[in-house]
Amino acid sequence: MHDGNMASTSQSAKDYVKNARLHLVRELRNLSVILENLYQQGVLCDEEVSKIQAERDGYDKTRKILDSVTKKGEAACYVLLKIIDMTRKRTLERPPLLPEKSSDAPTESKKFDLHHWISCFSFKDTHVDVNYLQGPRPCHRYQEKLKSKVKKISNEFWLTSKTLFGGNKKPDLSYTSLVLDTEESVSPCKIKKLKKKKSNMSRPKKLRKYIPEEKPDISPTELLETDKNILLVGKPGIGKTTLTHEMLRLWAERESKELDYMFYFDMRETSHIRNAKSLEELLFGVFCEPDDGKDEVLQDILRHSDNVTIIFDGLTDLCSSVVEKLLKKDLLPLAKIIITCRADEEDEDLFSGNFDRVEVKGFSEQTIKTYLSATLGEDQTKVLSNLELVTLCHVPMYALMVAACFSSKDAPQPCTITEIYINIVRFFLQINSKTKKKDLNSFIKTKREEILSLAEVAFLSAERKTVNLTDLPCEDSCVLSFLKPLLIKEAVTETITTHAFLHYTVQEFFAALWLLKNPDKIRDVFQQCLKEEKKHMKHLIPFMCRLLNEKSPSLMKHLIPDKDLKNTSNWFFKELINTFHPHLCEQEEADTEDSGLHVDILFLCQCLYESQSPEACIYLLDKLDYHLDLSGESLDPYPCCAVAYVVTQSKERKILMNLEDVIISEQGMRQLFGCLENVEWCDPLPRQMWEIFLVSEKQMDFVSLLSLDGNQLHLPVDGEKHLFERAVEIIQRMPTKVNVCLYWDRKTSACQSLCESLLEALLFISSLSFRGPESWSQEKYHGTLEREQKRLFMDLCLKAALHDGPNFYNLLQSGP
Ligand SMILES: Nc1ncnc2c1ncn2[C@@H]1O[C@H](COP(=O)(O)OP(=O)(O)OP(=O)(O)O)[C@@H](O)[C@H]1O
Repeated sequence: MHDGNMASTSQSAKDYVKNARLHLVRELRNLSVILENLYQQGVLCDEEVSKIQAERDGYDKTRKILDSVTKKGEAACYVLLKIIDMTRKRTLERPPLLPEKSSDAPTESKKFDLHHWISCFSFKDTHVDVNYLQGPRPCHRYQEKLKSKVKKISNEFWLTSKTLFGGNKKPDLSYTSLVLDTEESVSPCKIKKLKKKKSNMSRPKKLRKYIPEEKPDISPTELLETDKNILLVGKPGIGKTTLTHEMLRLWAERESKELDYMFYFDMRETSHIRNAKSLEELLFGVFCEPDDGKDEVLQDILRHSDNVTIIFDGLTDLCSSVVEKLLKKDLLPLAKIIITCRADEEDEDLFSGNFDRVEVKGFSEQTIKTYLSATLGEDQTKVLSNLELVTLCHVPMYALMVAACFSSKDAPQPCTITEIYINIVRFFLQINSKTKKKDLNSFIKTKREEILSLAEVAFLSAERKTVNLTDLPCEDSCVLSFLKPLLIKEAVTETITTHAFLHYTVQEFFAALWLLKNPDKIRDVFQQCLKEEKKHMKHLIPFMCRLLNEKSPSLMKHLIPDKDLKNTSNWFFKELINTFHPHLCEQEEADTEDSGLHVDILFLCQCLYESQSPEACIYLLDKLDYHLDLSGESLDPYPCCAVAYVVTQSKERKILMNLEDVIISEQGMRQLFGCLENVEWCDPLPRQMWEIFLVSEKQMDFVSLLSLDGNQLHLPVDGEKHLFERAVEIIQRMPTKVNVCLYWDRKTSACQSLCESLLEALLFISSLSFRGPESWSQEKYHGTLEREQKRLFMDLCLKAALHDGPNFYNLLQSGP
């Protein structure tokens, strides 16, 4: 190897080591790490290593290492330098934190800085592909253990949410991006302005306000990478814990050559944390214990605290002196601390200064859609058409419940809206009190007073049309988890904290709950709803309808006596229907036509759907003389579902339905198909329906049976008997005769029933054609058939049901 005059391009590693020998002997640390790396890189053999280990003390060991390596020549020295470079964090003494004042004259004692020394060596290869051991073996093993612990915690975390989804179609839940705001907290004045404006907004606009705007701001990865301490603030259920778990997962899965540590403490499990008297007890005792070399690991953590990240999730107070010391940096001064806390528990005195504040704001409009599509697939449209639910979903915890409620495929009907809210309330109470599921009902009973006082302030504020709860109902943290704080600056020196529900509809839900506790007020509220100034109270009614029902999930029966609830429901529905019956409120409607008040039949259907009460449905249908006029309505899937429910309750009489000029989505149409058996049509099928058929060829379910192609109706020959029967019913109601094409994709047992059903519809079919799989023939059988021929054709189909495909095709070739 050349050296000397080539120094600038290729320094001699050997000289470089030799020149620094004095300092290396004095300051090289973690010799075992250097030895192990030298051994791994093949510089030293077993025997040499143990000889070095046998030396008396550190100085001698270092001397021996340097001697052995330099003796081996340039290449070995180069490897040594490389090892020192890669492990310098642990093998070189830390450089002084503050640079010494330059005005001081250089003194004898001024240290030779090995960090500087090693960074001045020009290495030939800049990229690193060799894995260097960074610290003592036990530390590496501990890091591995921490990583697998963290992965386990993360899996368990998502599993808890997953168990909410029924059936075997559990979605893959994982982190969906959250809106994270790093700006300073909104000034109280701003809130005040916002609040004033709000009350004049229309309901949809008001609801939209809840959804945070997307910000290209900061990602979990960036939060993990930064050296800063972080304070994550946000409303209950907004995703703070989830964000910390995402950071943990990213850390556990990242391919990193660093030897670093990450710890997570759920501060709601305070007792263990409170009992931890030392750092060791906290990290090892409460979180995770090293399998070996405990002291070495602890030393490494203490000495290299810049490699440590600690998360305190849900911090409310300084529950232990160890935690306090960590926050104040008296312990592990260079460790990165991440704290999460709810907005109302943010303690400026505690966290100010050395924490970067990040506000977690929940899901944006786009991520709500992403989340629902991931959890619900096609069913998401049921939620997306409901603005209340969509905006509710900006709180991920609510989104979770909405998704879980809508995903229960096994249920005959989708769950009612109120059920989602009942589930939300039950789940929040359970999670926040860490109550076991089986004990939840009795837990709710013990919280009766607190829940009802929350309901009362909800009602009083709803009546005043404000989201502002001036009196805090109670101090109970469980009950408070439905609220967020609002700071209102009243004067220069006075800021008042009030509270608001996380979503307006949750306030309405609790208000409805309070009304049922005070049934003598219900009639008044019904009447108020008909008046323009109080029409917003109408939104309480569907909630009340379902809350009266004792079905599971239960809530009311834990809060008020059963018999009170019974008494109310005895008169409630009659009163409701009589108050909002279209004929009865015609007068009022005329009075308030300009104001846009429109209490309609759909509203009643929705109330009755919420109630799940067949008797109430019959009472309404009776009042309407079994005539359901929905003409001109715009029907979202959810109201369709409600209409279908009401119609289905009529077992004795068919309902005369008018769907003229309705605007209806395909999803909605599918809901309606469920009740067609009970319907008599006033008019030919509305045009709309045909359009539905047109778009839905590829969809499953009944609608897929029929699609209109030109003027041809397509029927795939696989499906269930009752579906074909409905197809026939539709064909018979067609305004003109139709051409029908049978798709024969595969042999199917349903064929026989199809043919039987179609025979009944022959009169209404003007032509029948047939299309088999490609492999049978390029051609297709097609023809306009006389009645008798059709009968023969059907016979053929019947025979084919008993034979295989190609034979059937031969039969067809010979013609009916
Ligand atoms: N980013 C996200 N992606 C997917 N699901 C999420 C997300 N954030 C939250 N969730 C869901 O919402 C639930 C509640 O969120 P999380 O526990 O993180 O709220 P939090 O802000 O910590 O609430 P609290 O203040 O009550 O502790 C989680 O269990 C998870 O199922």
